[in-house]
Amino acid sequence: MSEEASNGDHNSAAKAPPTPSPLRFSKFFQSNMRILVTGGAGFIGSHLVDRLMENEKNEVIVADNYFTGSKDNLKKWIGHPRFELIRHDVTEPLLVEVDQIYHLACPASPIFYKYNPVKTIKTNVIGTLNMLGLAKRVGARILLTSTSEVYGDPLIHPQNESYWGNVNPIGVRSCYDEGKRVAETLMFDYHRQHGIEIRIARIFNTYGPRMNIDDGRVVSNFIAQAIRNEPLTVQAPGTQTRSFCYVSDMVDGLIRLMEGENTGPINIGNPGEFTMIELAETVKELINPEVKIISVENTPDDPRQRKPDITKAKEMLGWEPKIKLRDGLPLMKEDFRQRLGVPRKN
Ligand SMILES: O=C(O)[C@H]1O[C@H](OP(=O)(O)OP(=O)(O)OC[C@H]2O[C@@H](n3ccc(=O)[nH]c3=O)[C@H](O)[C@@H]2O)[C@H](O)[C@@H](O)[C@@H]1O
Repeated sequence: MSEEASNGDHNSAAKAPPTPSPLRFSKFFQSNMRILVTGGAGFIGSHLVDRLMENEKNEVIVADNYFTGSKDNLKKWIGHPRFELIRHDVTEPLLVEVDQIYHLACPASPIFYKYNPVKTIKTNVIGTLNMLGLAKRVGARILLTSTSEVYGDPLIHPQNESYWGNVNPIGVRSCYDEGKRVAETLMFDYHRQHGIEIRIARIFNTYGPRMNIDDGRVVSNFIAQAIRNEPLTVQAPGTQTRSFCYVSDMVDGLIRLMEGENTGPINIGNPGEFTMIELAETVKELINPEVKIISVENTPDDPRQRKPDITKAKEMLGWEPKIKLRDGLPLMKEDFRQRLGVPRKN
């Protein structure tokens, strides 16, 4: 049905030209909520953008420098009237009129964040300062994606939000984990000093389609290795544990946190805990039973165990993950197979 017909104004051509009603145009040109997503071209960011764009009331602006993100992750939105993509590095100030800021920008894979550690800490510290400055200026609510890495190599298990962590301040991972700790401090200082509305999510290991194939993280490594029929590289000792959250659950948690009343920090992760040997065996079973599993050298300061206590997320956000590891891993197979250019076997 056309716009005119839906207005029921069939005789309008004979009268004075109708003044466009703001209501009619609002459907196309105005949104109820303008949202900035920094790092929106990345793995979690692009899934978040997909979910935000599903709501017709949202207009989404992505700022990304494409260091680890890719336009490919957003290709279905490019050209959409409610979507805008800006090449921007958050270490430089940004001025846009927005109501909410999801601040995700920062390389999250150890290989990438250790590649240029000075840049990583600048991204966390100066980048977060810039986004807080923007939030202050335009009165936006801001959500920081912090990390389970703020707990370091944890001395309590599972980790709840009141644990202050066990982080090496001068280690090779410090650019990331200390960077995120300072980012959290900045968030609370702006909140206390300037009344900024803040939300802090502590994200635990997340997996799903669109992870960078060669970013070195364990799930993407194992899936890519299984599809290429290369040995799965378990870093010694292999008894270290992680808890893996499927990306759709993660995005759901982030949106609930942003829309809720609690500042956080709140752990968002899946409490199912696996050793890296168990993960390798599960990938072998589900993706390629022919593949070998080998032990390789580890990197310094690798946390020995990690598992979120999600009591707070359950109580404050009514959130808990729905997708089990065994159900989530096969959902990555097709995406990785296509990007690796490996033909289907059957
Ligand atoms: O994936 C994530 O969400 C997290 O990834 C990293 O944290 P990390 O837990 O060290 O992630 P991985 O690099 O995936 O390593 C997980 C475990 O797998 C092991 N690993 C990694 C790669 C590999 O090929 N084989 C392997 O056994 C590592 O030794 C480590 O014990 C980042 O530091 C976090 O900020 C980020 O949230």
